[in-house]
Amino acid sequence: MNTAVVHVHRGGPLVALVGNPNCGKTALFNRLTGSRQKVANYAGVTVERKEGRHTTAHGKSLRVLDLPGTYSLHPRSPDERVTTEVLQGQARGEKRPDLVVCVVDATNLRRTLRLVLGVKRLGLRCVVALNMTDQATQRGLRIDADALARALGVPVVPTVAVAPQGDAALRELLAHPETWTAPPAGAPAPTPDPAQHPEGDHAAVREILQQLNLDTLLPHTATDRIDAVVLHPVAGPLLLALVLFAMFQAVFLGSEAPTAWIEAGTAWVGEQVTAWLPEGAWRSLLVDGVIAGAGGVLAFLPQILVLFFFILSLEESGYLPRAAFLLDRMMGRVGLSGRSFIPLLSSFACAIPGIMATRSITDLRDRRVTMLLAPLMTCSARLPVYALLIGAFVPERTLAGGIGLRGLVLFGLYVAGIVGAGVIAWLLKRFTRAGRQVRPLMMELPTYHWPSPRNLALGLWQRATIFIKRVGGIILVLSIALWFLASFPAPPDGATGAAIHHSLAGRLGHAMAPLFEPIGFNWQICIALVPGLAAREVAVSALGTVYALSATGDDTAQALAPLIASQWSLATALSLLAWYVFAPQCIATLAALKRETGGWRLPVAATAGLFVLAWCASFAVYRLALFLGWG
Ligand SMILES: Nc1nc2c(ncn2[C@@H]2O[C@H](COP(=O)(O)OP(=O)(O)OP(=O)(O)O)[C@@H](O)[C@H]2O)c(=O)[nH]1
Ligand SMILES: [Mg+2]
Repeated sequence: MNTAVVHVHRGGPLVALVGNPNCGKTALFNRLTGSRQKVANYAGVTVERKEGRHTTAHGKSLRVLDLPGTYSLHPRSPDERVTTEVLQGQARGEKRPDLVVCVVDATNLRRTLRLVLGVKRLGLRCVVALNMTDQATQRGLRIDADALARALGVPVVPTVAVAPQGDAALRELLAHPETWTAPPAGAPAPTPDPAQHPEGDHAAVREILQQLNLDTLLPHTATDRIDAVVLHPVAGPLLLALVLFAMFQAVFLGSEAPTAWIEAGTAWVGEQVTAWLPEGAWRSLLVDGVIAGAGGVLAFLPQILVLFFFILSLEESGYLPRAAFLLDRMMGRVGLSGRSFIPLLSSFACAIPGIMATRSITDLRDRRVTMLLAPLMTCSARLPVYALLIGAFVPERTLAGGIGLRGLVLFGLYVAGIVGAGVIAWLLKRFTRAGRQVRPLMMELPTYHWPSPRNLALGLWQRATIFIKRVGGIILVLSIALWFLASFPAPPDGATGAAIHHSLAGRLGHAMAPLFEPIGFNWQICIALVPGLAAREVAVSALGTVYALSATGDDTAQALAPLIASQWSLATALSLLAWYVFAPQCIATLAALKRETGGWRLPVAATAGLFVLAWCASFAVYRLALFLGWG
């Protein structure tokens, strides 16, 4: 039978949002299409093409594309390439846009108008959304949109992408039939001829700004005053250390009460189920598999939310690129540039968006090294593992100056990951030729603004849903699968001790034990390591299930933390923490590495290297702890 592939472009005219990084394209896209794509106050947030639908006031349905920001039509990094390909009609499975909405930052016309001239020259029909007009007005800039429209030869509408109704003028324009029927302004040309135009564009922009009386530099703003402190060579780094330190203190202090409520809630549900159901496989599955497993992970939701509250606030305020600037010198010493900072910081949420964010890195070597290091940043899925072990082994004590010991240990674990990444980066710099080049950091410092409470709340809500979906999805499935593996086959008649020893999982744990015995792991930990590769948090739920099933008849059920505190030595706990600082990333991260590098070399090398590193780190920590008498 013959088969044929037919490419069909989904219906409706195609509108593409194009502009410099951080000018508000995604915020505008969300408003037009009702989407919830990530918006943050730094360049390079959007790194791939996103699609949504907008219905005009006249009921016409439009396809809208949000694109990565770009400074010019000559792509220098993979994310910029996405945008140019779409504009030139070279993107796979996508037609050329019927209309380009050039989003320009009204507070920075000098730079952004050049891109408009470039897009016009491509022969695409285009309109300009003069965004951030609220900030321009606040800073005393008066921009005459009509005069700008005449000078550019395209319609110009003011927008405020972050205000309700802030996109009204653009909606109106999109609903107007003339927008679609008017011939594209400027002479059509299939491809831009970059070499001939930059100088000309520069002069044209200067002339337009002169015409509009906008060619004077803006006076000092609040941003400059804040930067005097934030970028100060001494105060700056101190402030950065303080911010990060406060973040980890807050993870424990700010989440105590809600964590206790969730724990009490899951314990109560467990008791009810135990009381209702007769003893048997069903009760064990629900109590030992689902409630002790997946339910145990749920208790870490408050800590994850506190962490994200900090991350989201930092992202929205505009502080992140400053932190990158402060760390550029330090990162330079290990062969990285400040460019890698934001991808690495994103990896604290999850390594996958971190790896994606490297698309904004121009240099291929820098990009590869950053991808390799991203999994060493402690992702939020590791937080439950850390929090469980810290909760079980580190006493709740306040040190001098009101510093909580648990928060301090957590901070130390994050730092250990960062230091490990630094050492690896340094080794790569030392032993690869490309690593010795010096690359200057070119990065835009956006205007500061207060994170909007609504956006923060939305961001936290999204995070909570992602986490709860994970608990109800992959974590639940793996918990149930582990319960089966740890319950069957049943022990032979007359066997003594817990049934789990005879099960498949039990046998696997015992088989793995010799490899991990030198680093202090018992067979129960060995079992938990395996599903922990699929999703980190599962290590916690797996320990919950394994220990619940390890209990023999007369043991009473116990919460996991006090249980492991009584059964493991401090040396074992520290060794397991060291393991999780370095152990290979979850399978989804490996898949992302493969996708982004287009091959298996990097993911396989990373996995093997990290396994060896994790084992050695755990060995060193375990032996040191035994030496100190913590065995
Ligand atoms: N005051 C004000 N802030 C805005 C406006 N539009 C966007 N912002 C803020 O500007 C920042 C950047 O917005 P994004 O929508 O992420 O910008 P983007 O153009 O998609 O950026 P990239 O994806 O990095 O290219 C965010 O902090 C927004 O909240 C506006 O009209 N007024
Ligand atoms: Mg964006």
